[in-house]
Amino acid sequence: MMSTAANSPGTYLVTGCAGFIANRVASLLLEAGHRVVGVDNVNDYYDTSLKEHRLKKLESDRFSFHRIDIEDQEALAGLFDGDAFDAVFNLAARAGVRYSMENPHIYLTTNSLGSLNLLHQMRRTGVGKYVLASTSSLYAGQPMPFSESLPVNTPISPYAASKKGAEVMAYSHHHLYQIDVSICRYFTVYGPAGRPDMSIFRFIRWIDDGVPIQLFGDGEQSRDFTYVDDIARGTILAAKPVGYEIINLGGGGTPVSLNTLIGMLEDRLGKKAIIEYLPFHQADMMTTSADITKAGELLGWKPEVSLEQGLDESVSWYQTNKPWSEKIVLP
Ligand SMILES: Cc1cn([C@H]2C[C@H](O)[C@@H](COP(=O)(O)OP(=O)(O)O[C@H]3O[C@H](C)C(=O)[C@H](O)[C@H]3O)O2)c(=O)[nH]c1=O
Repeated sequence: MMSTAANSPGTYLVTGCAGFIANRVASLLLEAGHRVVGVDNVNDYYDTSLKEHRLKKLESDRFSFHRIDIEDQEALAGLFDGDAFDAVFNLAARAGVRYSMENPHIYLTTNSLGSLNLLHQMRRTGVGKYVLASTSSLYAGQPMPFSESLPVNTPISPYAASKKGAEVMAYSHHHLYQIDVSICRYFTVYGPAGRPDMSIFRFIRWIDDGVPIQLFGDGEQSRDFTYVDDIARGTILAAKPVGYEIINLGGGGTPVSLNTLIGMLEDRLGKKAIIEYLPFHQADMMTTSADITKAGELLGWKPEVSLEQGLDESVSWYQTNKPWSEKIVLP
């Protein structure tokens, strides 16, 4: 359970609450009766109408929203002075793997420096629990299934490198200031209101519109896709005191290739995909596969939503929200 006494309502800071995963985390915390202070800079990396759509779902008298950038130390100081947080869920991030080659500086400033800013405020105001969103992208070059004990010293994208920075800065704050840290390493997350820079959102749109899918490589790369509600649930479970732990949150089954995924989406949309083959991207991993033993032992967590069910939900969200979401320009 949470870092407060089980079942007693707490106050939680959730960064990136207009984003895909943080929005679900905030939503589940509110459903459980907690108070949530949400921050997001609502940047325009992708269409902000999707972020507004997600934010609307959080409306509640126990939710307050602050349009703040975690790079802004002064704004964060005001926030931490105004509330006593039971824990900080830092899910604000620049998260695109491939775009991080085009604009690496913002990855360092948001993901590494922004994370340090939060740790600094926690230390200053005595907040004891930090949950950080990290990534399976750190396991590049390691043997599968990826376990948390593997060395992750060869990140192949600035994105992964910036998350490594965030992880190790959290470690030093744990060591020096006894901040209790849970690092959640997510494996390719998908679901309703997903990110339009990611494969599943784009493939659904492209198949439905009869537009060619831009496929990097031959489609035989595979992912341990994980449904957003499972991820949000695991992230909240990770808010219990652990000392300092890195925890994989991933599907934990057999990785699914993009070719198989495309077939599953074709079945659901009743349309055939047209495919435009592009070169495999050098910042991409070929396969990801999570060892989720630790999440089971430490948190009692395992994913509950199969890829079949999760894709049903994703396609159903697409169809229901198409009247406004079809205007979202894909980044
Ligand atoms: C968007 C897109 C992707 N792809 C390929 C590239 C990859 O080989 C594969 C999956 O890409 P996607 O962007 O869906 O997910 P990952 O590259 O695994 O990265 C995601 O999962 C990790 C864990 C994070 O930490 C990232 O934040 C998150 O973006 O599809 C295409 O072929 N065409 C496309 O238009």
